[in-house]
Amino acid sequence: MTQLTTAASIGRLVRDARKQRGLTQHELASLLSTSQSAIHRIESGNQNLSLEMINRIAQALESPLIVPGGRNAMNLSITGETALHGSITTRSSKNAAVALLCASLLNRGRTRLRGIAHIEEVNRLIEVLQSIGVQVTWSSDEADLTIVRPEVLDLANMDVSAARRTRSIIMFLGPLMHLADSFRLPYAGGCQLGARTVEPHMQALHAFGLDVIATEGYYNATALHSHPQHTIVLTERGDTVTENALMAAAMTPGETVLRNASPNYMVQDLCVFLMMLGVEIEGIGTTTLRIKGQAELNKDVTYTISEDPIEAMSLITAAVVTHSELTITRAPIEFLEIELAILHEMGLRFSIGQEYRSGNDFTRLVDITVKPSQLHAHEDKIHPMPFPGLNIDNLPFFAVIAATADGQTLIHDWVYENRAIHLLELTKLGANVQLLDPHRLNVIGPTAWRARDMVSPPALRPAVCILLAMLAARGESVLRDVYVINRGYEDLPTRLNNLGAEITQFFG
Ligand SMILES: CC(=O)N[C@H]1[C@@H](OP(=O)(O)OP(=O)(O)OC[C@H]2O[C@@H](n3ccc(=O)[nH]c3=O)[C@H](O)[C@@H]2O)O[C@H](CO)[C@@H](O)[C@@H]1O
Ligand SMILES: C=C(OP(=O)(O)O)C(=O)O
Repeated sequence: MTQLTTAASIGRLVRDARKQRGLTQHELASLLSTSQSAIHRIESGNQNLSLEMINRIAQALESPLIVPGGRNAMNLSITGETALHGSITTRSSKNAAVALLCASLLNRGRTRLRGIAHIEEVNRLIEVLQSIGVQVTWSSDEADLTIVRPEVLDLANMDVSAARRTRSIIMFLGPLMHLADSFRLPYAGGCQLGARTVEPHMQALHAFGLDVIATEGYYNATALHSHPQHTIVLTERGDTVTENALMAAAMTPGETVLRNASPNYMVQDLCVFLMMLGVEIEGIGTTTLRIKGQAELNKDVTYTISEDPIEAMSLITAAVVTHSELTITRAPIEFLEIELAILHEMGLRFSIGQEYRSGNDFTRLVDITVKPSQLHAHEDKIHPMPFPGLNIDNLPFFAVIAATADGQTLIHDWVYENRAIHLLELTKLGANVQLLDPHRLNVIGPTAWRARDMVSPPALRPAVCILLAMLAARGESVLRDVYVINRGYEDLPTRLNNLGAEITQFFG
């Protein structure tokens, strides 16, 4: 839940939540007994709203994101400026965890996910799984999660409000098409990053015989039991779309060839897991996957989720912005090479230790020690690309890093309609960040960071960027309502405190 500050940000939240509910401006207007032009004005940020109107809109949209100042929100108080020291271990990734939770639906045997992170995104998916009858149990040391699917799922009982809070619910489509003839799922939610495509998912799954009609906030899916296509070309090299297609292929007998597949880290984790279940997959880490599926997957398996490159990048950023010497252990190097090459060009001094393997015996890990450095702006624009490009989720960290560097850096976030705008919040902490258009930021450093009392932007990575900048700001900063951070990071404040940060949590 997010406290709202300006008409423009309220407008963006309303528009995104309306689209997520699958309503037109006309339909929302009639629910609120107002005109379409009034909704247009609200969404364009040209209308100041009373608290009462905000609450009415929240009710009509059934959106927990449009709640002014949640009363039990977790907030952080950060005393800077911080010098970090020591070593911190990279936790397992959110994005692999959610893919594997969805994939566990394919297995009739017992799935044990080792080292899964305790994060809100995982909690929401556990709530959804439990609501449909899946047994989900934490081990006594709370490190592992065991998942056992019943013979028949109780899909009518799905916890829709938990499902709506995560984008990952869309990855139920691939497994469920093998378990039910028809079913419905609420529209995928997640961060406020602007509209995100679902069409590539529909197109890919249609090739396996799943028909999906999106209406009034739900995907209504019907398995047509038609002959699946043997070669599928994805129209976007997206991560979750590749995962959906992989899960559909896993229980489709015969060989499926998936072209323009994402080779990204969470997709690799999913492939290795599916192979443990008996699915044959060639081409892991490339854009062409050959999958030999099985009509039934029934094995007791234990899979260790690999380490999160985005968390590793966040921790590298923590060291850079606070000018600290810090060792980040268990960093998945294959997914950080471009980021480190750019940082090297910007003058960052760091060393990389010997490679070793993650618990899944597949992912290559290293320890990275970052040294205090005087950075200069990157000469070219910094922009992300699907893997093996600079990771799309790592781009926001370059805004904070550019703000600590000497000179002017252009950051081009072509991927998300609404993410760059959240990074403008860095200006409240003293950074010189200009939004050139919805996708391009001009960042001029260095920054003398100053403490502020702020509300978390409703987007995970930009919110973490603000937290990291607050570590570098002298005085007491407050970051309110950090659910969005807890969605993807396990107990980040305590782990930063172990490195010398002074962060306290309070609720209200
Ligand atoms: C649960 C999970 O794993 N989430 C990740 C996944 O989301 P996910 O796979 O759901 O990402 P989306 O499909 O929403 O893609 C993100 C945006 O990139 C655009 N796009 C993507 C690929 C492409 O080849 N062309 C293109 O234009 C899409 O239109 C969309 O607007 O991938 C995103 C991009 O890496 C990450 O930010 C998310 O953290
Ligand atoms: C955008 C992200 O995640 P999601 O796909 O879960 O919204 C993210 O991890 O930065």
